[in-house]
Amino acid sequence: MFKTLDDLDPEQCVLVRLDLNSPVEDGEVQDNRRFDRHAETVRELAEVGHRVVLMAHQGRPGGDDFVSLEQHADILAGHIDRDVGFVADTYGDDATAAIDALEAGEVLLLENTRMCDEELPEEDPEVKADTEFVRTLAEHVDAYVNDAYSAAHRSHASLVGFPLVLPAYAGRVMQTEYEANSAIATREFDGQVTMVVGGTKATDVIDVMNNLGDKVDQFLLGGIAGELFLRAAGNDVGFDLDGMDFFDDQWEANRETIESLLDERGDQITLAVDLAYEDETDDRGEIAVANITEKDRAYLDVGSMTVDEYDPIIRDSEAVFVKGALGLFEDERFAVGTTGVLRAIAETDCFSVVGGGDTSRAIEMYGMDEGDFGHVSIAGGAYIRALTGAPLAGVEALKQD
Ligand SMILES: Nc1ncnc2c1ncn2[C@@H]1O[C@H](COP(=O)(O)OP(=O)(O)O)[C@@H](O)[C@H]1O
Ligand SMILES: O=C(OP(=O)(O)O)[C@H](O)COP(=O)(O)O
Repeated sequence: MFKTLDDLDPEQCVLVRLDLNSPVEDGEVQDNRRFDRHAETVRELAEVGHRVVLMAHQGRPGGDDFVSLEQHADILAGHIDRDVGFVADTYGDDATAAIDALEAGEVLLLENTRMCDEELPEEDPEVKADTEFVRTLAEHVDAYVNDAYSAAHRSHASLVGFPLVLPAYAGRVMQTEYEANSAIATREFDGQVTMVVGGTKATDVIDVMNNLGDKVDQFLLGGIAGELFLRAAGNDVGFDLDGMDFFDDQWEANRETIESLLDERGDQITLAVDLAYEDETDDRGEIAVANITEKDRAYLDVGSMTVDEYDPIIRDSEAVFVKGALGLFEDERFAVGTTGVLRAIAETDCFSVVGGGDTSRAIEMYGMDEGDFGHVSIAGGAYIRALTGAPLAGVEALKQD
């Protein structure tokens, strides 16, 4: 296992990798729960008198959201109630001078790690540890903390290089995410284990279902993935209508897997019995799947009868994992499925993990209390991998220290 902040010597200069990758709208970085979560780790380190040097990335080179971390420093400062200095440099003289000038309890954020050529591409930890980026920064700090669980599936320098050259520790976010998200692959539950599967990235979740058949007793389906399963079961749904591109490619990519899952594990898979759509008067309409005879509509949520079927299954579960929304919950008319299952989870005392950036947003949007869930993950791709038991490069590198 990895070491944690509890094992860190006092009064260190600590290099901390966070994941502050955020939505950017018209050039403005949007505050989100990644700041709030990482604030705990940063605050804890600063309060006990460490000098705190933060690294993070934003976007990918070439993308509209590939921007400086200057705004991130201000947003984070608001969450930790202390100044966060910013230097527009990743590991050059300006960065190292700013690090060397830090006093106990001060916090400094370095520029977007992906603006340093050696951060990308993905390479072995040994290669990354031998970059100028890693070797230079390592000379100016005493220890490394990785808190960026949600980026830990990437074998980038800031995530896998430093543990080879510095004493390395897991931050609080890394610790919590790792324990909760690995639970389905590593823990034995006494009772029923249920997974709610939805969202638009059907290929990802079908892969999870294919890998987790022995660990999960019941899959409750909705969203685009759910429609693909309904289509495989012979219903006239899950086809791209004019202007949509959710289904056809994902159908081609997953058809065989879906058919064999239905064939071999059909009793573990519960499909929607009704679906919701936008009717002629722009209201929510519902139709039983058995009555759908033509592929003439986009379905935007599971129906109320489906929620009534899923509800008792969730309430009887010992553990519930959620990956993906059951409908287009951002539109209140089509939030019934997603909020229905989330409320059932919140009202029972099962072990629960809600993952995926979009899905977990429904919790705050509809006034639910995050405290009623076991764990609400801030990870997307890393959560998916953890669910299937696949190792995360950044976590493995920490364990080797
Ligand atoms: N039937 C549907 N039609 C269109 N969008 C849907 C449908 N069902 C779910 N969604 C959308 O799926 C998104 C979440 O999917 P996804 O990105 O796969 O999950 P996450 O971000 O939670 O990992 C939500 O924003 C929701 O609007
Ligand atoms: O936001 C992230 O991942 P996510 O979209 O899977 O949650 C991470 O910061 C990783 O970013 P990347 O997918 O550009 O490597």
